[in-house]
Amino acid sequence: MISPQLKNLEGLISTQVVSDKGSSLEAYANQILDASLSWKDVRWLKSITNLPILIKGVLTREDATKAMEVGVDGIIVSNHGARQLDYTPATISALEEVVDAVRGKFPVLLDGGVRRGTDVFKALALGAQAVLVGRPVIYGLAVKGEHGARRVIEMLKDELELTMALSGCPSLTDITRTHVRTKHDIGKLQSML
Ligand SMILES: Cc1cc2nc3c(=O)[nH]c(=O)nc-3n(C[C@H](O)[C@H](O)[C@H](O)COP(=O)(O)O)c2cc1C
Repeated sequence: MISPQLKNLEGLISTQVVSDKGSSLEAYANQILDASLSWKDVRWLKSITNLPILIKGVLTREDATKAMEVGVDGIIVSNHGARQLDYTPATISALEEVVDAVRGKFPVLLDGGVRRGTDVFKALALGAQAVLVGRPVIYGLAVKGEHGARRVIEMLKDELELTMALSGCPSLTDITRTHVRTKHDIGKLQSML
């Protein structure tokens, strides 16, 4: 039986699984994920807090519609860093479908694969209100502590500003859907993502 041994989590969580049902990895996943969670839990969550509730991990029109129905305050288009499932869609490719479904009812944010200012620009052009960054900040932190983490954000900001200048956008509100081409523009031009 193979147990995933996560060195960085040693002493924090147990990854030792003994199971006679399926693989050890499956048993581990079942142990850390609650499969009973469903959309109705969002309603319960809303009943116990006045804080805004954003649903993370939405990649399709169907889930965006469900999120609207249960009354969330926003959506984060995310594939959780593509660390769970091979061939999960790139979030930048899923963004437009979700933005179209939401029709401006609440903010749509995006994370996953944001590495350059141009990535931020593309997401904003396709209708994201903002992007979130995971690993790049952690890499900066690992290399140079707080300064490294700050530097990564500065680099993204500088690159975004340069992209805006080169695209004729003096402000964020000048970044529009016309600045990128996607498969939705087939017939006009090839995708440029
Ligand atoms: C080490 C690691 C652990 C993560 N754990 C979780 C998690 O428990 N739940 C979750 O929703 N996302 C998790 N994520 C995904 C991040 O929250 C975020 O969606 C992702 O890192 C964004 O993509 P990026 O790293 O390409 O910027 C994790 C990411 C990393 C790198």
